[in-house]
Amino acid sequence: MSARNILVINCGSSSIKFALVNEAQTTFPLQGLAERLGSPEAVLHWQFGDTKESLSLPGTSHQSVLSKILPLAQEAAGGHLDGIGHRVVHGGEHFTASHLVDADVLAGIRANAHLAPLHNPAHLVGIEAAMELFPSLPQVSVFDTAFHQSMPPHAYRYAVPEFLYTEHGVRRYGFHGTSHRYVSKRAAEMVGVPVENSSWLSAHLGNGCSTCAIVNGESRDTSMGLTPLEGLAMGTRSGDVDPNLHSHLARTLGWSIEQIDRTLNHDSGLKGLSGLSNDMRTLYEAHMAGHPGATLAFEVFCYRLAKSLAGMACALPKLDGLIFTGGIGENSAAVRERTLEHMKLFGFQLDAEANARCTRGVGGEIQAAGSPRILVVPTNEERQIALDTLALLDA
Ligand SMILES: Nc1ncnc2c1ncn2[C@@H]1O[C@H](COP(=O)(O)OP(=O)(O)O)[C@@H](O)[C@H]1O
Ligand SMILES: CC(=O)OP(=O)(O)O
Ligand SMILES: [Mg+2]
Repeated sequence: MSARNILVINCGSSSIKFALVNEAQTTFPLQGLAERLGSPEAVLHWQFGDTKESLSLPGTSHQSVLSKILPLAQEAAGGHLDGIGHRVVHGGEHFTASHLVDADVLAGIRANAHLAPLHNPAHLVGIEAAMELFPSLPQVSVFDTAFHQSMPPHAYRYAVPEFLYTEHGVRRYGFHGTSHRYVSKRAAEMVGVPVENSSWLSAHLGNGCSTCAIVNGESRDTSMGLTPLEGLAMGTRSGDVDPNLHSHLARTLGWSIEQIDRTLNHDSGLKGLSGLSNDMRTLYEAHMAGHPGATLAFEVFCYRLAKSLAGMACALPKLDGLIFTGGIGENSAAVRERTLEHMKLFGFQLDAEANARCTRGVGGEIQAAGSPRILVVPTNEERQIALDTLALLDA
């Protein structure tokens, strides 16, 4: 059997990220991004081997850009595509693992759309368009929430009246499960411990950021909740605030629910604190150049991250290692260093040279002798989605 090809699609509200994964290759033969969909500035960027191309597609929809992406993928796959894997942010309590797309899966994604209004409706558009364009290809949905369905009730329940959970699904779900699952398996391989008998703290630090406690390959707690707003300070999201902030803003400033949602999701986090940028690279440069807002954003980000990791440690029976991943976790030696300075009681000590070396896709152990393990593990959600898709094709 020749190595199989899976197209991985992450369909957002105004963008589609995609990658072709060949099971025998470590790099992606094709990857790209369609952004600002539906607007006059809509554009499709892709990289095929070493060639980068862009195509302006004013006003184009998800459906019509997918009809461009799918032939590109067919071509890059040498005419032989075996399946399509879709990232789905919210699977609620319905999905504890990845699934072949059928009528039940579509209904389940629709049923959870009120919990992820920016994500799930867009995923449905992507899945339905792909099914229409390629009716004979198997399609799989891989849920961000599925990995966290192993959390115990004391970790996933909010202390609110029971009917809000039983009748309205108000509980903590957690996200980034595909990434936490992938990096914890990789970490176990890297240090040679069996994943079925391992215990990790994991920090996924991208635009969205979350921590996770992973025991024997299962999530036991995570920092995101009902929605991807809970927990850490992120690029543009506030993370935890006093729950009374909503009513306070409504009462004192007369803000609408939409305005409060927008402020906490899109104008807060690193961007809101710094008044400068949501991008950690830009912020770190500005912080080093003495920009007070950038310094504050950097300090809040690292302190809140340390506090969350320390809290997650309550879910672990032992610690095999602390994992950093995502764009910030994989690249910022400064964030790793500052965060660990706030965790003195854990005894973490960095090897400065190893910490500096881990960037741009280079992973490894970065602790000094005598310290608990600290690892940088490049995440690969696309590969994990392709692996799940292949496993379901084999089943
Ligand atoms: N060399 C770097 N140093 C610090 N931060 C970096 C570096 N490279 C990327 N980042 C940060 O990673 C974040 C994006 O992470 P990424 O995982 O790519 O995001 P997404 O969640 O969209 O997949 C941005 O804040 C970016 O500044
Ligand atoms: C769920 C979530 O936060 O996703 P992302 O990091 O892709 O924004
Ligand atoms: Mg990413």
